[in-house]
Amino acid sequence: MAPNEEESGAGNGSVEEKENVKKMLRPRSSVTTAWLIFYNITMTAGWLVLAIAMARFYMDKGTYKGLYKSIQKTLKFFQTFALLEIIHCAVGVVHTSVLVTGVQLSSRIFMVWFVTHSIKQIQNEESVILFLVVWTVTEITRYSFYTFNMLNHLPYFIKWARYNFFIILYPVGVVGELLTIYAALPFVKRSGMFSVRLPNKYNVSFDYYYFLLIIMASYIPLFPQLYFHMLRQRRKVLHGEVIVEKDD
Ligand SMILES: CCCCCCCCCCCCC[C@@H](O)CC(=O)SCCNC(=O)CCNC(=O)[C@H](O)C(C)(C)COP(=O)(O)OP(=O)(O)OC[C@H]1O[C@@H](n2cnc3c(N)ncnc32)[C@H](O)[C@@H]1OP(=O)(O)O
Repeated sequence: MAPNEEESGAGNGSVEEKENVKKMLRPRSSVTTAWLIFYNITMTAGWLVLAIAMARFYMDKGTYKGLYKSIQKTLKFFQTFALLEIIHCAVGVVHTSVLVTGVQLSSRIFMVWFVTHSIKQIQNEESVILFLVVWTVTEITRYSFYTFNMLNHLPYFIKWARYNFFIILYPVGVVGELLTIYAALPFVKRSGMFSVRLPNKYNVSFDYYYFLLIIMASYIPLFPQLYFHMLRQRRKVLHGEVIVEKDD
């Protein structure tokens, strides 16, 4: 999928553009390719298992109450396993932004472990189901895209879905996450969880309630960076534009 030097027009470009083209042209070793194919198939299967488990729960029970509890182990395993993607970027196994991937993964890990796992009172909120469904559709699409792309048999629908679904699903997922954090605020304020009060021997205080408010506010500058990154990737993949990304 990556353009070659002629297609990219970077042959006579700046040193940075040539570096980017070299990065794109650098072939992966067979071991790396095998690992990525295994990783992407595993992640596709894991999120498919999650999707089937959620659908079966709802069809059996007729409600989403208790759904999160029934799938939380699978969700925690596969969302935490995705942390490997920061290593993939950092060591150059995949050519994408470490920063963008890191921000994306930190929001998912934070939501899974420091909100829905830690504050059980909000696990049946509609907003949890909203972001769970959105994450699941997105990740099945994303990992199957990577898998088929690496096998050089990429159905156009998968490519189209990979670079169009996010246009709606990204903001919807953000709304689900923000509503979930907002629903957790009263429980955090009442319990004082994860907080450190003064006086103490370290003379340091930390209030998880205000930390959650800061996290919610951080979506304002950070989410657009991710969204514009995906729009740039979309232009590159669907419209053949050559995007020279700053090395993050
Ligand atoms: C301490 C508390 C911290 C709290 C932080 C708070 C932050 C708040 C702001 C963040 C908000 C995020 C909210 C978010 O969680 C909501 C949702 O996710 S809702 C669901 C919708 N979401 C999406 O659609 C985004 C899904 N995520 C992604 O797409 C990726 O994670 C992302 C990093 C965002 C983009 O991926 P990438 O940069 O990799 O783009 P591409 O897929 O186009 O890939 C680029 C090239 O790399 C190759 N690649 C990447 N990974 C692989 C792989 N596993 N196997 C093979 N190849 C891979 C890909 O093929 C591309 O190659 P090429 O350029 O040659 O085509």
